[in-house]
Order: sequence, then C-alpha cells, then structure tokens
Amino acid sequence: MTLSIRPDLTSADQVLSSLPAQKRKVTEAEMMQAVRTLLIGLGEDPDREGLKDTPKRVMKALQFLTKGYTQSLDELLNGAVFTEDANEMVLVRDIDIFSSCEHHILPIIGRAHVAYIPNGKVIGLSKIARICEMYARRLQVQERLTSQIADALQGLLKPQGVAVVIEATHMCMVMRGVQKPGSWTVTSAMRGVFAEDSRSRAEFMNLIRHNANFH
Ligand SMILES: Nc1nc2c(ncn2[C@@H]2O[C@H](COP(=O)(O)OP(=O)(O)OP(=O)(O)O)[C@@H](O)[C@H]2O)c(=O)[nH]1
Ligand SMILES: [Zn+2]
Repeated sequence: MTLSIRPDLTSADQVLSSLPAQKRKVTEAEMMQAVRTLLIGLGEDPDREGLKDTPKRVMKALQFLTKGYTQSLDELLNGAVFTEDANEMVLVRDIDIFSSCEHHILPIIGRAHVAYIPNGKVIGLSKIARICEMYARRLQVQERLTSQIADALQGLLKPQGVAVVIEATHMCMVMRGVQKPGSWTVTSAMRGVFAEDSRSRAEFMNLIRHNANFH
C-alpha cells in the first residue's frame, strides 16, 4: 500500500486517506454480495421483492455515510482562509452530526460546537461545518471525531486556540447492547488558550449553553 504524504493531514488521516485505494480493490458487486450473504445469515430471503434491491441500497447508503474518506481538507476549504486582524472568539454552534460508530456501524447522532480565537487568519464559517461533516462521515469513535476537528482547525489556522465539544447519542447504546435511550455523551478537545486558560474555556462553555434570542 503506498501512502502519499499530505502536509495538510494528521497522521491518522494519512492512514485513512489510503482507504479509498483499498476500497477500489473490492468491487461493488462483491460489496453487494456481502450484504446478500448477511441477509441470508439473518434468515431472510434476499430474492423476495422487498429485498431484491436491498444489497445495492445498503452499499450506496454505507458509501454515503463514509464519503468523508474520499474528501480532503484542501478540497473542502476551496481556499476559504482569509487574512483578518481579528482576535476575538468565533463560535459556530449546533452543527448537526451524523456519524457511524466504528464498532457496530450504527449511527452517532448529535451536535458539535466549534470555536477558535484567530491569530491573523479566519476561515469561511461554512467550512467549519464542512470539516465536521468530513470527519463525521467516516467510521468513528466520538473522541477521535472531536479531536480530528480540533486538530484540523489548529493546523489550518494556527489560531490562538480551538475548542470543540460534541454532544451525541449512540444508537449502539440505545437500540441494542445496554439499551439506554436518553443517554448522551459529551466529548471535548481544547487546544492552545482553551487548554491553558480556564477563563477562555469558561467563556466558550457559557456561550454554548445560552439560548439564541432569535429562536
Ligand atoms: N469510547 C467510545 N466507545 C464507543 C463509541 N461508540 C461505541 N463505543 C463503545 O465501544 C464498546 C465496544 O465494546 P465491546 O464489548 O467490544 O462490544 P459489545 O459487546 O457490542 O459492547 P456492548 O455495546 O456493551 O454490548 C462499547 O462499550 C460501546 O459503547 C465511541 O464513540 N467512543
Ligand atoms: Zn457502536
């Protein structure tokens, strides 16, 4: 397996970016056959009318849910990093997260709150949500998703600090296993001043708690 070294990617990303190449070795026909095998293993008849297109649908759905493997920071940024003399916190709150847990390939559903304090550079606001989306659309654990978002922003902007909080519920804990609907998990990744200065961290935490007055 050859890995091309991409300076914009973290080391975990370098590994993940090799996945599309690996995937290409498996044909779509083989992927659909694997879903068909699963259906048979579950006691179903994959040839009955309702299921005959299911292997294709499952494959397409999984390809969509993991499309972050085929994206890169470069591509999604589209150059939207601007020089700006700003040094106050920028916070994008309530970014919907739909990810898939790597243990069960079941949904992780939640919200991300992402803040940074610029240091001469700002990023297009939508790109913050796109970065969340790229990492969420992979097989994940919530902790890694949280720190990948923080590290991506830290690497791109070299800001004074980055703070990321994700609040999410895991369907593998709700629909199966321990079956705890209503449970949710909070993870955070603090970089720079947010890691070092409790007042910056407290300001961020306060801002993600208050209700917007246009709601
Ligand atoms: N830390 C972390 N754990 C996760 C995440 N998503 C799922 N898990 C956990 O991964 C663990 C996998 O544990 P195993 O015992 O190998 O799998 P399992 O038998 O299916 O576990 P149960 O869910 O307890 O039935 C479970 O405790 C899951 O709750 C995540 O994002 N972060
Ligand atoms: Zn799981």
